[in-house]
Amino acid sequence: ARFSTSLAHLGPPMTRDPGGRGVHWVFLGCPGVGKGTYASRLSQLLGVPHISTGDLVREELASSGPLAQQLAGIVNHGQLVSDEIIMSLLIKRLEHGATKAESGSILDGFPRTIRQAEILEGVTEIDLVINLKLREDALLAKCLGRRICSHCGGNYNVASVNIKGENGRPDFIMAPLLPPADCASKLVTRVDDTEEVVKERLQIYNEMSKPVEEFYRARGKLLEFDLPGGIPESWPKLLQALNLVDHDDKQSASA
Ligand SMILES: Nc1ncnc2c1ncn2[C@@H]1O[C@H](COP(=O)(O)OP(=O)(O)O)[C@@H](O)[C@H]1O
Repeated sequence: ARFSTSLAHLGPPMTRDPGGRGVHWVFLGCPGVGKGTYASRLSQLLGVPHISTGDLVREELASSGPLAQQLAGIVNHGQLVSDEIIMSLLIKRLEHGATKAESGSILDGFPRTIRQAEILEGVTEIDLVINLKLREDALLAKCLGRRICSHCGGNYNVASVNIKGENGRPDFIMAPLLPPADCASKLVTRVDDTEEVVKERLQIYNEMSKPVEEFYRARGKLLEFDLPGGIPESWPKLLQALNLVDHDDKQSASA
């Protein structure tokens, strides 16, 4: 109830979004599945903000504000930040968006607990929840291969996944997403992308966030999407599954 009150001044979804065009979507999925990549592409395509609570947490960490030290100990060990802190970061971000008359949103990394899902349900009508899925052996490789350009913030992945098919399963291939030459010498790895911490994050996902899938399944809002491979294979199929016309030309789909 406390959170509903703090969001009340933003108005109900219809008044924030008079044209009714902005989607209210959520991306769920394990660490390393590519939520950020697909949420960011869709937000550009649909003209709605991509709001990643992981990014909000990392910005807070980098700002060395009052929360930074407390957050570092939690995030660097792969634990979840408290619902209270996440809600305060999210509310701050939504208030900032309201001043710019943003409409709709694609949430990435939120909600991650049933309690967060309940709070969200109290303040916004979510239209659709996309549950991205990838086999576990590929998830670990993708997390370990993740790199960020320390200069421009671009996200890349140096992992080349090539898993031999077994028992009639086809080979599973995901090409790396390599940085342009300018970024190549400036790549950094997130401190929570070590093997030990990624395994911990996967376990916490299964324990705390998997139930959120069921929460939305029960409400008829969950779209399951099995990633068939890397971006060139997956992006056009995701657009199809979402009934979105492929506005992007082939070149940008495989970029
Ligand atoms: N909704 C949330 N609730 C609690 N903690 C969160 C939430 N979103 C992000 N975090 C914190 O930020 C970290 C990084 O989040 P994110 O970038 O979404 O990671 P991932 O790549 O594992 O999906 C998480 O491990 C967690 O500590």
